[in-house]
Amino acid sequence: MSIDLEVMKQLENRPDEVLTRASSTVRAILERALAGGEISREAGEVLFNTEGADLSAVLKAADTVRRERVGDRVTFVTVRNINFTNVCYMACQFCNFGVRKEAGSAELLTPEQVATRAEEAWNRGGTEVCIQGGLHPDIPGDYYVQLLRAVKKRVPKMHVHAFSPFEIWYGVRKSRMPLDDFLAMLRDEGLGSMPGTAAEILDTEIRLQLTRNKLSADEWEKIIRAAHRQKIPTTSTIMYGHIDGPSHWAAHIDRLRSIQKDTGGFTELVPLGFIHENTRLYRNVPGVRPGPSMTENLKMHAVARIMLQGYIDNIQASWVKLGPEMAQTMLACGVNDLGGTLMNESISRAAGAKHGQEITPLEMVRIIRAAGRIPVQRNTLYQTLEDFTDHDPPEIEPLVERACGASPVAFLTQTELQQAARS
Ligand SMILES: C[S@@+](CC[C@H](N)C(=O)[O-])C[C@H]1O[C@@H](n2cnc3c(N)ncnc32)[C@H](O)[C@@H]1O
Ligand SMILES: Nc1c(NC[C@H](O)[C@H](O)[C@H](O)CO)[nH]c(=O)[nH]c1=O
Ligand SMILES: N[C@@H](Cc1ccc(O)cc1)C(=O)O
Ligand code: SF4
Repeated sequence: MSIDLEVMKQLENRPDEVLTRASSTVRAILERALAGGEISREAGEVLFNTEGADLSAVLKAADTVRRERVGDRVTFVTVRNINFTNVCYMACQFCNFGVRKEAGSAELLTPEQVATRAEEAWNRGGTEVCIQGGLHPDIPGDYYVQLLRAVKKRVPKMHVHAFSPFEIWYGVRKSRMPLDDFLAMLRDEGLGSMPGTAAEILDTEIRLQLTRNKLSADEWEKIIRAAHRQKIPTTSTIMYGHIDGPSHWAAHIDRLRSIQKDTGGFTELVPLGFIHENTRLYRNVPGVRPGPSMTENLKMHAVARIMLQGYIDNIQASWVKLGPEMAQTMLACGVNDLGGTLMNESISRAAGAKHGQEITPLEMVRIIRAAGRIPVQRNTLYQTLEDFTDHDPPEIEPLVERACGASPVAFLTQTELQQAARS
């Protein structure tokens, strides 16, 4: 692993010791954060630019803030991802998932087929389906509502977490309904919450290089605020590690925080590291980074925890982007949630990710325990379903492909983790 040896070693020390080694500027910012104070966008940018002893102090402070805000429990949720179509003409440069409708691999599931997948998920312990797809040119205006109806009819208790703000933008256009009415209709048909994807980087200049057709940053915010107004909670995301940098990250997180101050509708932040391998963005544009470095991953989760404290107190590590081991490492610098078990995964795999498609509940519990924390299964809205302090979830066979290959992975203990980081 390529992380500054000294940075990881410092994490074993007490917070106050680590803080003393930091520069006076960084120390002042972190002392403010540790006292519960709000960190400005400018100060957040300073934290994103740290290295060496300053970086160690940032990571340690994030861990302290995490413990004070949410304690030692680490949550996960049993989810099945359902991508109802891979047909998409929006051609986002970072995405390798969309194909044209004539392609041999083109797929569009009927609402009944989606309901069947949801039912299978329910029967193997799933409490949520995360439904997203491409923006298919031919889907009828009422497709999104038909899909909800079919799922809720078949599995009434399943939480439906579906449709990114971009899909809502498209549904509004197709159905010619006012935004708030469209959202209220989906809510009344059983939409429980929405993924806050399609955010990418909320900066016009960067956005235009990532995608020309996607909704603007202002439109993303407008749809998120409308969803919250209609009592539909959403997650929030940032896709980082391509042509972006500290100033964009700090501004993006600051913007999420402002929205949250007004609406309270975000459940969590999910940083999504850019998967680069098969994308046009990486292959065709000189200077694009091959996804985030390990240091950038650590900083993203840590600074997000510090900047969002008191506003968005759930910081999720996405194992499908980071891989299970790296996601486990993030638990040491601000993270309190490992997201979904997923069961199926297509979008990251299409871009080149090789982390598999499922982490079973038992594997989640082992990863969390090995990091010295308390495993808890939650529902989508962060209510506790089961605390696994003193017992295990039942062992289940993965639906298609286990994370990290064919055999069960032996996850690292806390000590092994620190040793690995140092070697
Ligand atoms: C694939 S889309 C599906 C929903 C809808 N089509 C949209 O764009 O909002 C969901 C999200 O996946 C993420 N994504 C796509 N390609 C990615 C990649 N190569 N690396 C990391 N995240 C990616 C982006 O954040 C995107 O908003
Ligand atoms: N449910 C979670 C997902 N689901 C979405 C897909 O995995 C998707 O392909 C990808 O993340 C697109 O960027 N993703 C997570 O990272 N975490 C989840 O809990
Ligand atoms: N479960 C998270 C993470 C996620 C990330 C990327 C997705 O494409 C979908 C979901 C959310 O709902 O936002
Ligand atoms: S990110 Fe979404 S909108 Fe963009 S190309 Fe991929 S599937 Fe289509």
